[in-house]
Amino acid sequence: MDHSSGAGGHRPSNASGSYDSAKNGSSASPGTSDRRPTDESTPGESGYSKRRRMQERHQNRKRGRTPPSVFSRRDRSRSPQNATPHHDSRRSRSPLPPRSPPPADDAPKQRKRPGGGARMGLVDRETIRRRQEERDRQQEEDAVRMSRDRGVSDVVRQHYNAVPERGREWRKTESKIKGLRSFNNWVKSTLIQKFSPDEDFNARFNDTKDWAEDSAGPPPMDDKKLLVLDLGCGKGGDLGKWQLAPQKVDLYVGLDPADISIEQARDRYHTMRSGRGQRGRRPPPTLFHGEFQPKDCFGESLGDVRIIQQVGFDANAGPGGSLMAARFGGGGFDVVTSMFAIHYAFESEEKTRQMLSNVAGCLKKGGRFIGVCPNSDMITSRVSAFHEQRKSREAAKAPEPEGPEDGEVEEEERCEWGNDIYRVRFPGATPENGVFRPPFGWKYTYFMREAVEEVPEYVVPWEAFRALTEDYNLELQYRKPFLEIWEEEKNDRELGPLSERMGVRDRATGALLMSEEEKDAVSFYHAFCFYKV
Ligand SMILES: C[S@@+](CC[C@H](N)C(=O)[O-])C[C@H]1O[C@@H](n2cnc3c(N)ncnc32)[C@H](O)[C@@H]1O
Repeated sequence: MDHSSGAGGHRPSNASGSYDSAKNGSSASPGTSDRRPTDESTPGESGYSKRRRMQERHQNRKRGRTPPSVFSRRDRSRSPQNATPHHDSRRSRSPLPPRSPPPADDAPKQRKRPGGGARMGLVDRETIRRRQEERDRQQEEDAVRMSRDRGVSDVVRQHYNAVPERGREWRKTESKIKGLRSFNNWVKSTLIQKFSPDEDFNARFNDTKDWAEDSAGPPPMDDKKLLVLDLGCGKGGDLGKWQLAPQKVDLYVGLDPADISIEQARDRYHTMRSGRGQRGRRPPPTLFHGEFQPKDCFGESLGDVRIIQQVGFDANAGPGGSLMAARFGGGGFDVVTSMFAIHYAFESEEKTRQMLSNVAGCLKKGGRFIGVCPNSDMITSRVSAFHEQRKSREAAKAPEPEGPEDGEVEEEERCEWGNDIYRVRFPGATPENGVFRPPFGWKYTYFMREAVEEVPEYVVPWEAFRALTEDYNLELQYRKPFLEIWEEEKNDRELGPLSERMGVRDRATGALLMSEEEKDAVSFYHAFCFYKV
């Protein structure tokens, strides 16, 4: 595997300075979809209707109005191009200072009586020595864990950096998995169409809100645009989908640790902006402002990313955060999205929590966290079926009279499944009942033809994940396996025709344009939407 391009193409990381420099756009590149093969374009999703879709969006939700975000405290009618956020003295960078860490076990304790400390010192020399040993051991463990984690992250980053950008035409015509690519893209578009608009936008569309109390009536539709953050944006494959979001996007921030992918995303953005590569189409008159930066979004806080500070970040989001911060604070983004990426966070509880505190810290109240990832129900049923079959095979086998011969090691069977286009392989033991406890660190490798070379990823045990999200004030609104989304939305007035334009369904026959193998591969995934409450 050639990973040299991963190291060779480094550019200094750059938040692109700021919105100001962003005026004329930022960085972008002709994109490609990354690994879960998708395709950049979402042809011609136009306009915005969809009563049923809208109703589902905010089902049974009666929330108060979303308090203005830090960004929106400024004049939201101004485009970011006109904003000068980092000179805005009205806004602190985050609502509250970060919580101070809990006192370390070995922090100096206050002496109760003069001389008491000295006596303790004499008496507890052995205890001190033991503590020191314990600290040394802990440090060593941390160092081993960190280098192991970094090892996996590097493999993932290098893999994505090395995925070639083959171009849209190739993906649409030559690819052996073009049906799957189109389908994945359609699911992502569907999620964006259904859940990116905010409550006011939906209320206006459905005409369900009583605006009579507001003397000024609803703000003009164009004034309220979305601020979107994409965690694991890859090569920018979703930029076109965001351009077609029902509620217009003001700012799109794309982060990903794969620096080469980020350069390609930036190029793609500039190509869109300039109108090049639009096949005769003119450049979009109102393309949002885009910012792209290499960043590990699960191993590190996003609080040091300048554009995120400018929009607003709550460093206290999560367990133990103050009620005041939860009620009035919060981040400034309307939508945080993470497509085909959160499974990398499930390497450890620490990373999963870091991912969630980044999501919650960036979202304003009422904001949406949308994404797609492998469906653990699917994994659980495959794993438990594997163990059932293994046990019946073993029971059927006649017992060997004299066990294995000297030096002979019985190879343990490992759980794996897949077909010609994808494969999931667990390198280690798996739980017999398919229930992953504790819920972190269940590594498997994933292979996808033309797209992913046996990259390590981690099970996202759904119920454990959902339980954890509650600590971060994220409330589940929607979760659906990919093929169910198709069944539910294929006849939708907008998403149905969109599927034909995207090459997901045959216009003449109405057939889904995927082989059985592709269908099997996409059934591995589900989509979700959480609300920040
Ligand atoms: C399958 S690709 C998906 C790219 C894009 N979201 C899409 O749907 O086309 C997975 C992406 O997750 C990114 N990723 C892996 N670890 C990450 C991390 N710690 N933080 C953010 N992104 C990460 C990879 O670099 C890769 O670009």
